[in-house]
Amino acid sequence: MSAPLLSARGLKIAFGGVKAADGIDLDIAEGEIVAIIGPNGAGKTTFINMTTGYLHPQAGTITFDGATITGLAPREIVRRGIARSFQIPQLFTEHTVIENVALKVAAHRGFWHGFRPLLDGPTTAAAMAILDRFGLRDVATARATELNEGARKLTDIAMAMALEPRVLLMDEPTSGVASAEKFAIMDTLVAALRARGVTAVFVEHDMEVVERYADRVAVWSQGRILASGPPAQVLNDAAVLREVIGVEVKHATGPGGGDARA
Ligand SMILES: Nc1ncnc2c1ncn2[C@@H]1O[C@H](COP(=O)(O)OP(=O)(O)OP(=O)(O)O)[C@@H](O)[C@H]1O
Repeated sequence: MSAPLLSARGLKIAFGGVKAADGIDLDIAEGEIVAIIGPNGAGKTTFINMTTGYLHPQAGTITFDGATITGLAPREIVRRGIARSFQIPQLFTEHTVIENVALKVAAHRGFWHGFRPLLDGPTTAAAMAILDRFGLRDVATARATELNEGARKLTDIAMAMALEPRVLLMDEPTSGVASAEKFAIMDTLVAALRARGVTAVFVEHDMEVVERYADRVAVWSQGRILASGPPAQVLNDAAVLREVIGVEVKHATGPGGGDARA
């Protein structure tokens, strides 16, 4: 691979006796879409938290575009071009969808001076263009509390995209979303990422989603990366199946084969 855009080397962090990262090495190329899979508690969210400055690793380095970002504050990491979305969407619930996105547009462009001038012409136009890309125009004036989970997730991701990142990290973009809606959400999301050449990393528990949308999958297990490669290869690896899919099937599928998490 040419020089990676994002690179982690020897990342370690422990909480008490729990090694949530125990020597994470990962290189991500510009434009790649990488899925992170692994059992509950493997350290997937911890990796996102360390990369976005919410947690500081106890050892190791993270490099973005050739510069070390380890230990920087979340705000500075966003400024440099890395944004994130959350497992539980972080929306301003009393505000509308367009206001939520406009707030990020304004903050990113330095337009924001309190909430009043938020919906000025240029900010509204920029926010609406983002809503269009995410298929959210129809709910632009809905309050965040009125949205279904799929629209809530997309709004959270649209807010992160308003920061015009080069890298977007997403924690379970389809969790809590009805099975039938997952692919539609991922189609919209991946099209928006590809259109801008945004590099993406997403934590995912649904193997169909991983197979369909990830260029590469990295498998987390007890704070380490067990395997990394194309989904077709990794998802057929016996050690991966035992460690991840076995756990996932037990965890995610009820006796009738339905998706208990949806
Ligand atoms: N801030 C924290 N303080 C204490 N323990 C933490 C903290 N963050 C993570 N942990 C612990 O580190 C381990 C890894 O957590 P993490 O959330 O990264 O796992 P995960 O792979 O994302 O799991 P899941 O799939 O359930 O979201 C867990 O045992 C968790 O309880």
